[in-house]
Amino acid sequence: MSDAAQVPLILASASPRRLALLQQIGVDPRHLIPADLDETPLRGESPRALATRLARSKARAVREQANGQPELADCVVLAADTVVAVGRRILPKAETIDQAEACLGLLSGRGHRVYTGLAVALPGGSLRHKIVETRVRFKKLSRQEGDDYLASGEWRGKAGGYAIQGLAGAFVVKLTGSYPNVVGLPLYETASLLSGAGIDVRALWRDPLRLPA
Ligand SMILES: Cc1cn([C@H]2C[C@H](O)[C@@H](COP(=O)(O)OP(=O)(O)OP(=O)(O)O)O2)c(=O)[nH]c1=O
Repeated sequence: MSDAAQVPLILASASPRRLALLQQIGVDPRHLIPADLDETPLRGESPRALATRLARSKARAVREQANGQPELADCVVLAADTVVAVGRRILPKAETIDQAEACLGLLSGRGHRVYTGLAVALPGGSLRHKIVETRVRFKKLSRQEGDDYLASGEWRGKAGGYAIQGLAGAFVVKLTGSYPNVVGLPLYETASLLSGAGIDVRALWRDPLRLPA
């Protein structure tokens, strides 16, 4: 949405999907500053704990960067991290076809969980977070379906080696919870976290700039 009202918000993300989801609810962040972190899970870390820790670390890293720059210091920082898990097993963000193939093998015909950690860092330094869980079940994939999906390349850079917003949508038998949470940003929970940080999302909808002439 190109006419979303710009708000004093930094989206700490390089993900075009997160930006599009935020804009979908009428929020256009003033700045995009990705946080580049090591996303390796700690030994024994649960998927929920990992998504929470990484979202908080991304928000904190960008907050520290913003504090040193007068034009950014007043902005709220929003960060997110999405993790896909089969039980306690954390699936990688697939970067190679072998990783993607292994992910598809684990997901085929089974249920899995997608966790997105959200974190907001306020100009004063306080940090708040939420963790959102969605349950997804894939159909049992034939070898041909798996090969065709791998050939599409859509798995690259995606947690769990798939993108529900693309071809893999055809694999989803059941989804319980938030769909945008799987894509990378749960919208209801983002709006409520932002509202707690003083950014009233629905008030942005009433911005006169958005009314038809
Ligand atoms: C499961 C799933 C994940 N994904 C994406 C969302 C995230 O971009 C990515 C998980 O990696 P993340 O580390 O959460 O995000 P990112 O590195 O892409 O972006 P940034 O840290 O800068 O915000 O997987 C989809 O797009 N669709 C899906 O169905």
